[in-house]
Amino acid sequence: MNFDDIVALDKADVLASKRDEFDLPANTIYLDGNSLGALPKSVKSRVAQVVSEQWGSHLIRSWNDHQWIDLPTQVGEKIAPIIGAEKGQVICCDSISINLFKLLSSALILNTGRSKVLSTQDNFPTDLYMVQGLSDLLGTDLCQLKLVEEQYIEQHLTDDIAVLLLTQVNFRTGKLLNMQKLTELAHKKGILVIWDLAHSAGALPVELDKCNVDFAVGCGYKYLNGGPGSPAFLYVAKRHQSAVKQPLSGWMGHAKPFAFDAQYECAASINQYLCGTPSVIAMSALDAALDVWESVKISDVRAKSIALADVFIALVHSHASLADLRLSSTEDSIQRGSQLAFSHNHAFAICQALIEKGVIADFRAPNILRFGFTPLYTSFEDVWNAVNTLVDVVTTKLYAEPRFNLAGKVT
Ligand SMILES: Cc1ncc(COP(=O)(O)O)c(C=O)c1O
Ligand SMILES: Nc1c(O)cccc1C(=O)C[C@H](N)C(=O)O
Repeated sequence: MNFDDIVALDKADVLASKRDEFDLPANTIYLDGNSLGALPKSVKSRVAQVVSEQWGSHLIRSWNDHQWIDLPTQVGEKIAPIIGAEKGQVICCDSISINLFKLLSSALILNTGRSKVLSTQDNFPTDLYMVQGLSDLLGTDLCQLKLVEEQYIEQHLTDDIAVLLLTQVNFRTGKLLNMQKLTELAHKKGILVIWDLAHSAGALPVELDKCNVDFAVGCGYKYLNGGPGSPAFLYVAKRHQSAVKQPLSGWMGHAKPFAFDAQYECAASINQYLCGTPSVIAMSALDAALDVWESVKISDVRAKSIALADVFIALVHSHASLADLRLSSTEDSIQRGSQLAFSHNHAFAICQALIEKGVIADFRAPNILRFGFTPLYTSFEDVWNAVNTLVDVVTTKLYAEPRFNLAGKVT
């Protein structure tokens, strides 16, 4: 592969024009949108308007006049088509961690008589911590965490499990789990399934309705580009909505919040998963960020994501100097999300050296160098330049300079 091939790939890219909708810093190649998405230009103007006009001038009247009160629903409905959900099942609120608490509780209440929550050893820690917290609160008779290695999930789907809690794309390796198959197998054993879409919403086609998923959560700050601390979302399948309950019974989840009744009565819709006042500025930012998706086909996003990662792998393999970088993600693009993980003894220091040279990737303990591909704004030329910088860092042993020491300290 040579530079002409890269130019041809960028020329043929149907998403190429989307890059202009983002405010990307000069002299930077951003390969960390899988952790924090880049800034859409539409967000800058929307946030400025919300702050100065809606809040500054219009003050409290904006709850109605600028529909602040409808933001959780409005943003949820914008996310719904990206994750394969029909209307009335997705709402934007809180963080993944808090939403997991609500959904885990709902699922355990629905599946009374069973207490085990099955998850994977290498799931993102907050998912496991939330089960542990709930278990401490309820006692192990009602909630008990059981962990297995990713490759053994199927054989642990037994009829004493209440809930299967999985992250669709592993945050470290990028391994993509088969949502359709695992959901179906779990249901055969009477297990309810919660999917964490943190690394899949906006990265690849997700079909929650088609896969008959029960519950899901995801965040706004990665591939949806809502900004740091952007609110999360949750999904509850329509078929469960009349039966479910959740314990964070704040007033925004009340059937009539502005009746100010002393007695809680939950909303008869997905709105019952709201708790307190929505963070209007942050949610407005996410709302504006989602407009970028209007004309985008998620199948184009997936095709480009796979192509970017495959080109990255091919270029790494073509440089003998990068032989010590071991691909920890699978080579099989169908089983990967939109990121690649490479292990290297000096992964931390290499990552720091790359960042110094304007290539932003990230490091995950103990020895993983992660590169995320965000097809809306990553070009093939970015990939070419990033690998060349990597070659430069490794061949000049820039990473071995004392300021990048292995204890993780910049000296
Ligand atoms: C799979 C997964 N779940 C959850 C989170 C974080 O959740 P929260 O929104 O509560 O910070 C992350 C990353 O931050 C993640 O990668
Ligand atoms: N959510 C994050 C945050 O609030 C601060 C710093 C990093 C993050 C992350 O997104 C971590 C991320 N889930 C990961 O996969 O590494």
